[in-house]
Amino acid sequence: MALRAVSALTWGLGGPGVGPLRSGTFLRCATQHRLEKMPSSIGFPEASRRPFSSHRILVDVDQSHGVATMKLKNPPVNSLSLELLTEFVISWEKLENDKSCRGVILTSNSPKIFSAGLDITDMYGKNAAHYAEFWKAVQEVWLKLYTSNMVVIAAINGSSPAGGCLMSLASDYRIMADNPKYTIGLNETLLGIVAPFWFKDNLVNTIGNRASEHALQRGLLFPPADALKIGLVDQIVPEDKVQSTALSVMSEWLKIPDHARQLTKTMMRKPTADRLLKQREADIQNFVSFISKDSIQKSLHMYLKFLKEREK
Ligand SMILES: CCCCCCCCCCC/C=C/C(=O)SCCNC(=O)CCNC(=O)[C@H](O)C(C)(C)COP(=O)(O)OP(=O)(O)OC[C@H]1O[C@@H](n2cnc3c(N)ncnc32)[C@H](O)[C@@H]1OP(=O)(O)O
Repeated sequence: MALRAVSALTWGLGGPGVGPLRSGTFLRCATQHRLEKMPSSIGFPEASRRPFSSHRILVDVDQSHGVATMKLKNPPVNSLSLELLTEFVISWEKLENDKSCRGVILTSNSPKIFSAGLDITDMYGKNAAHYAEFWKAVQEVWLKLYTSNMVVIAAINGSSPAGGCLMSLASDYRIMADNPKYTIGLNETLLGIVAPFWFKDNLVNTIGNRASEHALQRGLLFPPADALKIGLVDQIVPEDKVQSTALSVMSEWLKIPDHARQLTKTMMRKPTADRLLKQREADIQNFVSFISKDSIQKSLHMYLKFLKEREK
């Protein structure tokens, strides 16, 4: 198996914004329309579309089908900066509160990069208060995605290292562009940092313990075909079919009655989400003290330098 690495080195029912069952779920489900036919592109008729956007997040809601497409837009590499994460949470809450929205396709506005992961500049050379705020936002985005009532499909249209991979892992289904130049994986160890327990839990739940041990320790980044083999993604398709495949997979998922699917998702994911929720503050303090260490700051500095100087 060809492995590539960049070398160089709420649940709690009622909890704000992360509860798995929004009030009225059962009532709404009983009257919900089934999705019989989905358009093959995002060219929805104007009347049924409701786009909204912020600086770094573009959202297009197809109200007649109940599906939103959310695009990350943070050039040049869609890094998950504090600003992007904050805007993500605001947009996500808007979708969660939109009764017509049952599913979200998460993708990137950039053609080659789904997301370069957490913005390293938010973890380097800042003060403890900044690190704490940043990490809280990372936790919040993961909790929102992982515990969402909506069907979440990641349309991975480019490379997806570290935090980008985490966002995909938190989705219900992953479709990746079949281009061997793209990679996906939790490569934290290559930066001299450590994926926290909840990144690890999400990976183990997806690809199993042994494959996770191997992938995490070596910081492996998998090309699409290998990611498919180990179950890190569910499907690989030609680059120009990622969005249309996501729409047709979504239509299949939305045939399942919402209440049954949501309760099943809760049953599967609640223990993992609860583990973070129970020690959220301690996890923030762990992050702050880990990332503030001189040795870790030095590793991040070296990695940023490597990224800037490497041959393209
Ligand atoms: C005991 C346990 C305690 C645990 C406590 C917690 C510990 C901390 C846990 C932290 C978890 C971290 C998760 C992460 O997500 S870290 C980020 C990891 N990401 C990467 O390694 C990806 C790096 N980037 C790339 O590989 C490439 O950029 C990419 C393939 C995405 C695109 O390549 P391309 O050639 O198109 O673009 P460039 O490399 O030229 O990049 C353009 C500019 O963007 C800058 N860049 C890239 N990635 C990042 C990033 N993640 N953050 C910030 N900036 C980034 C890059 O430097 C270039 O900048 P310049 O234009 O200035 O040169």
